[in-house]
Amino acid sequence: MLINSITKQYSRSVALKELSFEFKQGEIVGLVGSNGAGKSTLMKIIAQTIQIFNGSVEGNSSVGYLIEEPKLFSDKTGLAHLSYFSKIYGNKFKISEYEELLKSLQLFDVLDKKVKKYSLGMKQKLGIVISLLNNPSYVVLDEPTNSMDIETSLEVLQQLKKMANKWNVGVLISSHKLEDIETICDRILFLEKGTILEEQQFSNKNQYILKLAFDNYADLATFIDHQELGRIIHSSEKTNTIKIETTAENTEVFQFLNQLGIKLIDFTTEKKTLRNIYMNKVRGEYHDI
Ligand SMILES: Nc1ncnc2c1ncn2[C@@H]1O[C@H](COP(=O)(O)OP(=O)(O)OP(=O)(O)O)[C@@H](O)[C@H]1O
Repeated sequence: MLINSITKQYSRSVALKELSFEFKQGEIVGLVGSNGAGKSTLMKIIAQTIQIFNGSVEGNSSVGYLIEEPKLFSDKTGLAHLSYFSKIYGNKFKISEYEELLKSLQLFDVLDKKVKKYSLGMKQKLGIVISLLNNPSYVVLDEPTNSMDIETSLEVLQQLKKMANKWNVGVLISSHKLEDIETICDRILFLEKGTILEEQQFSNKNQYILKLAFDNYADLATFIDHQELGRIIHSSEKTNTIKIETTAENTEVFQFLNQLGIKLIDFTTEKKTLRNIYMNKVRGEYHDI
């Protein structure tokens, strides 16, 4: 799917500004950003529930979605919902196709219960299954786990990832729970004020953010000239410090410093997590050294 220079203006505010990106079937893309960053607006445009905007979206003819609260009928059972929404899509609901998913989400045994007896988390899970009913090529899920406890949301997301791989569905998912997003996403987009501020890819290898403090500027300069440990995020000639993003383990870093004959006066390392990248990017804390 190609999202091509989208701008969305509401009467009082610009929600999206010339935003572009591409995502593929089978890929899981996370969307994070503060309140009002434009996440829901972007998802509604992809799901075609907002149709007036500038720019274009290509390849979004088959999109399932769960945006805001799932629209459910309290007096109908879970199964009645699945049949009803399948019918809307022109299909007959075949429970055998969804049995594995429903069981893994712990919904299978409560399908004959009325939805008013469901917890909020169960309603969200049912909403996720409904979004997948039409065999879509893509689904967009706006905070699908916000009513779930930590354990449930991790379980649900793992199942979603499994289904996305099995059915080759592209998933765009937003959440304020950064740990959730980090667990399942191949790629994460940071949205702020209607534009993509940063894109992060999470590899299977551990990544670290190193902060090194040198005794003098000459040592810092030598290090910068020779280092191939990773990407320099920030360096300061005032404090003789540097921040680097790397996959190198500490022992490797120390070996390298030994080879250069440089001694540090301070060294800290933290694992690169979505939370610290988000804090760094959105709050500008990369520049706190
Ligand atoms: N129907 C609307 N009418 C007018 N302005 C709107 C409307 N929907 C959203 N906005 C504005 O557009 C901007 C983006 O809102 P949006 O809901 O897309 O952000 P969001 O990232 O999903 O936020 P949240 O995390 O709070 O759900 C905000 O400034 C919001 O006030």
